[in-house]
Formats: sequence, structure tokens, C-alpha cells
Amino acid sequence: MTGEREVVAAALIRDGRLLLAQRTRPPELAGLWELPGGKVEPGETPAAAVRRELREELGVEVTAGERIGADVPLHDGLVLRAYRAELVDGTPQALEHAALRWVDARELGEIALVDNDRGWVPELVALLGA
Ligand SMILES: Nc1nc2c([nH]c(=O)n2[C@H]2C[C@H](O)[C@@H](COP(=O)(O)OP(=O)(O)OP(=O)(O)O)O2)c(=O)[nH]1
Repeated sequence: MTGEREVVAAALIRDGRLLLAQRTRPPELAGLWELPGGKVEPGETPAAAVRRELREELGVEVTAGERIGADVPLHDGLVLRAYRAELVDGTPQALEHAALRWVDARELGEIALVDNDRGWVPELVALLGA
């Protein structure tokens, strides 16, 4: 395979709140909060990966929107990218996470995010309208 492989992370916002999901694994990330998402499969577009991951992890249908924030280089040639997402159908459920929370701008500043997502906080706060 050539080039970098992408991990998509979805910023799902409703009524001035952002959906965060609490990781169960690996042990060093368990208990920390992230944007739902995961690795783009070979041949898959990032937007399709956002839709698939949120279907698998949350049981909802979404559309993927514009990119937000900066790229975050991960291990093993992976790059982490955040995208806006709009809820089309369903209510998010923690199918693969320990818990879900809708946070406002203040709570986003206080919650224990995974380190890799911390750089996105200013953009996310701006999207929350604070
Ligand atoms: N989904 C997600 N992953 C993140 C975020 N921040 C961050 O560093 N990561 C890292 C954790 C993992 O190393 C990688 C994504 O792994 P994952 O476990 O969520 O994805 P996946 O389900 O497609 O992976 P897998 O089944 O192959 O393990 O990106 C984030 O906000 N959301």
C-alpha cells in the first residue's frame, strides 16, 4: 500500500453540544474521551468511513461534512483527521464505547480527551458557538 492511511474522527454537534465517546481500549486510552470514528478501509472515501464508523459505533445514520482542525500524525503512518457530521437518523448509543456524552464548550474544556484530540478544542469550541 502507498501513502498514509487515514483515521477519521467525527464532530457531531446538536443544540450547541458535541458528542464525545469514552474509549474502552487500549488500556492506555481506556476511560479517555474521543470523537467517534476509526480507520478508513482501503478503497473507501473518508466520508464513507465516517458514515460506516458511526453506524457501527453509535447505530446512527450521518452525513459527513467539511474537515475541521489540523491533521494529527499518528504511529505507523496513520494520520488522524476530523470532519463535521450531521445526524440524519437515530439516537446515538454506546455500542462500542464505555459511554457517550453531549458536552457544551465549557465541559469540552474540562473533560479528559485523548491527547491527540486536544489541538482541535479551539475549533470545536468555535463550532459550539461559545
Ligand atoms: N476513533 C478515534 N480514534 C482516535 C481519536 N484520537 C486518536 O488518537 N485516535 C486513535 C486511536 C487509534 O490508534 C486510532 C483509531 O483506532 P480505532 O480503534 O478507533 O479504529 P478502528 O476501530 O478502525 O481500529 P481497529 O479496529 O483496526 O483497531 O486513532 C479519535 O478522536 N477518534
